[in-house]
Amino acid sequence: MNVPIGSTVLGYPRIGGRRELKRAVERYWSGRLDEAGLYDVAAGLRAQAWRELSGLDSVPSNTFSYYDQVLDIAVLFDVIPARHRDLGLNALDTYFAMARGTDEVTPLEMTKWFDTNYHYLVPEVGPETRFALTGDKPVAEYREAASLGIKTRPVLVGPVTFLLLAKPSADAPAGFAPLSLLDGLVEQYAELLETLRAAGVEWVQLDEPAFVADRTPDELAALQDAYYRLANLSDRPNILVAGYFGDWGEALPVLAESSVEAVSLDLVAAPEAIERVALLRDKIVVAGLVEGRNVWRTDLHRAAELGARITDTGAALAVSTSCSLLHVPLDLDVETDLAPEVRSRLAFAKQKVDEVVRLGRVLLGGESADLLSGTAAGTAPRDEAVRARLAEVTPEHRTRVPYPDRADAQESRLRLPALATTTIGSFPQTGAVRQARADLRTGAIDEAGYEQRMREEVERVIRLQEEIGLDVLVHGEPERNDMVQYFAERLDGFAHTELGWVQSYGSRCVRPPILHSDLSRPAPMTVRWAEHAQSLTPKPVKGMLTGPVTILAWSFVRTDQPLADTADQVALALRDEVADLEAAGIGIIQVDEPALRETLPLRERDRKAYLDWAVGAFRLATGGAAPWTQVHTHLCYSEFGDVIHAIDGLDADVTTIEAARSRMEILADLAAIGYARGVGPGVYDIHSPRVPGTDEVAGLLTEATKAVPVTRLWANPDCGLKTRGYAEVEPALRNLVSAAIRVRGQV
Ligand SMILES: Nc1nc2c(c(=O)[nH]1)N[C@@H](CNc1ccc(C(=O)N[C@@H](CCC(=O)N[C@@H](CCC(=O)N[C@@H](CCC(=O)O)C(=O)O)C(=O)O)C(=O)O)cc1)CN2
Ligand code: MET
Ligand SMILES: [Zn+2]
Repeated sequence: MNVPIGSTVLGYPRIGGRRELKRAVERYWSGRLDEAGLYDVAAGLRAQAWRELSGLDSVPSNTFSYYDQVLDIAVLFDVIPARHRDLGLNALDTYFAMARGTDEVTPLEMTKWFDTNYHYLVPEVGPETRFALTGDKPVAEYREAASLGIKTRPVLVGPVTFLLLAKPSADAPAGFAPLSLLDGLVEQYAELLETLRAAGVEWVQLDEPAFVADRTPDELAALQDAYYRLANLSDRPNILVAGYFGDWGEALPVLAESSVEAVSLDLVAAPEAIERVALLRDKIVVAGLVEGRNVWRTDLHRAAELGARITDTGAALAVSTSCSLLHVPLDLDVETDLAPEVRSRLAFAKQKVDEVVRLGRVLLGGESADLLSGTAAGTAPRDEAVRARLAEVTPEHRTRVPYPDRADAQESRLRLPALATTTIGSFPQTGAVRQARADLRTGAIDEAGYEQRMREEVERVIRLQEEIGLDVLVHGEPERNDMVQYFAERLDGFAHTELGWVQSYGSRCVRPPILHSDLSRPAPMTVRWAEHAQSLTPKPVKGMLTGPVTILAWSFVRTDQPLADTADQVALALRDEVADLEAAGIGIIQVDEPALRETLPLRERDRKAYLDWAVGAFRLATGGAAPWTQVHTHLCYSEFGDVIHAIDGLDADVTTIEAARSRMEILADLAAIGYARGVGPGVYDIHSPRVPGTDEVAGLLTEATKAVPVTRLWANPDCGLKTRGYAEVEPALRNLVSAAIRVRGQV
């Protein structure tokens, strides 16, 4: 352990300041750029990133990815499902086939990376899987950086986390556990470490974030085993094991007893980790002092104090971010529209690198603490009216009349058929719609012209739904750039970026708004769209709102007060919107909470408190609705088991939920806990371009009628249609309506 780490970051954005990677990859997919052209763009982005990081003592590499870093590991070790391998494509196209599927084959499943809004691809493994180091990406990128004169530290998802994130392949026997393959995988990681060492690598970083969640004794034993073996290799680089998004818990003593040279601690998510730092006294402690997943400037004096406490235990200190900077925008300096008092509180990836460098110079280089001055995070201004209103909130505000009474009132008002058909809200965001928004930004059209185009689009979508024969219509959300950003742009307390893009998955990015102070709604946000849509049709049109939990989950949020309080502020703004929609004659209002499951704390012990405030905020948003207003909610991204009681607790009249891929299992789960209100299990998987046939949808609906009485059952897609094209959506919705009519006739 003769080589220190010094100052570093655990990872860095890779899409480029103007989403160059997105554009290049999408051009490659559409045949407008060849492989060599794509490679050039990628190499340029990597070189740029290394230059931006070159002030650090230890510069990470292999943090670049054409799509996803978990997929990269799968391909590196040849974990390629037969259906993708058998396409006979070249390496790059096989990689993209795994990521996106092709006309013939389905992609790997995609799911959330821990509690973030980043998505990774889920590797598929089975008893037949043979790991083989067939790729050389980490070695090649190390050499590429070296040729630019920059010595780097390759970063890889570690073997145990890789297997814990993998799922058994479709033909694996029941009960097969991916972790049973650890031996073979560790052998290949060992070979990789030796290859890296031979190439001159001094440090590697192996990410094991799976261990900041609750783990079984067997899983902890697997961690111990893997790092015992890797650390005992005779000729290898030094190993940094990185964990982030929380505390290592029981994994910390395991890592402490291993012979790895360095361990990272996320001291932002888990400041209490400092209490156990003495366990690591014979290692380098890579202290995550600068927050990697939020946008606030670091209080560098406080960070320096924490750093000093680590040095006091005798451990060797390195200074770092709490996690990869993948989750924040690249550069604050390119933003021109931020209010100075907000800007002065912010730091994006580049600025965070600078914070780490300065902390390193003071804590490790012995320079004067003057370097840290003028960097306090600043505080949020208060809006006393908002606070006073929140102080008056009572449990009654979160409680509607009992469901049976509401159900009667809604039935006499809405007169819907059994097995009513509806959609989740968005219709395809066509090129023309996005172009109109771009034209508005550049001034090519004015506000009135834009408004007119959107009203025409709403009318088109309403006519289409009428013609298809859906029962409850939507306006289609054409005016929304994003279901969270749209609302944030209409609420006081949020700031917005022009280029603050963050990768969500593959080439898809989001620009999370920044919630910097108390929040209020200066004017109605959605009412005129709902009103316009309803004026066009006698059928009921659903109003469409995004719920408080999701608005916070997909924004950067203030950290100076409990999230529960911030959520209630959002809820009050939405409550007013619900009232305004009702006053405009809207009889059904949907409040989407797709992120309810996503932000579930990684550790069981924190979950109840989270679910309590999350459910409470939703109920505050919707609790003012009249009994005869039907409140819907929508949840997606599967794995609802952990939050099933919370779903019931939302007390929505109708819950539409992703289910097409899990064959309706969610219905039995809901029935088992006594959920007795309306439910719409998704019967059309909108994540795939496939058009489901009438028989298939009717089959799913018939299955659903076994768990839920047909009067409480709805027929709808899994999620919004914004990412799909009309060529698929139209026939799919027609089949959905035919199937519902058929099943109505059979029960
Ligand atoms: N915030 C958020 N998180 C979410 C989801 C979500 O819907 N929102 N859904 C889940 C899946 N994640 C997703 C994340 C992004 C996208 C997505 O499609 N993003 C778009 C950008 C969406 C957007 O902001 N659109 C803007 C800006 C569009 C744009 O790029 N405009 C062009 C010009 C117009 C054009 O040619 O398209 C430009 O600026 O250069 C708009 O419509 O106004 C993309 O990467 O392409 C989809 C799903 C989970 N997390
Ligand atoms: C990710 S959930 C999406 C819900 C939203 N109403 C839509 O249809 O797009
Ligand atoms: Zn959804």
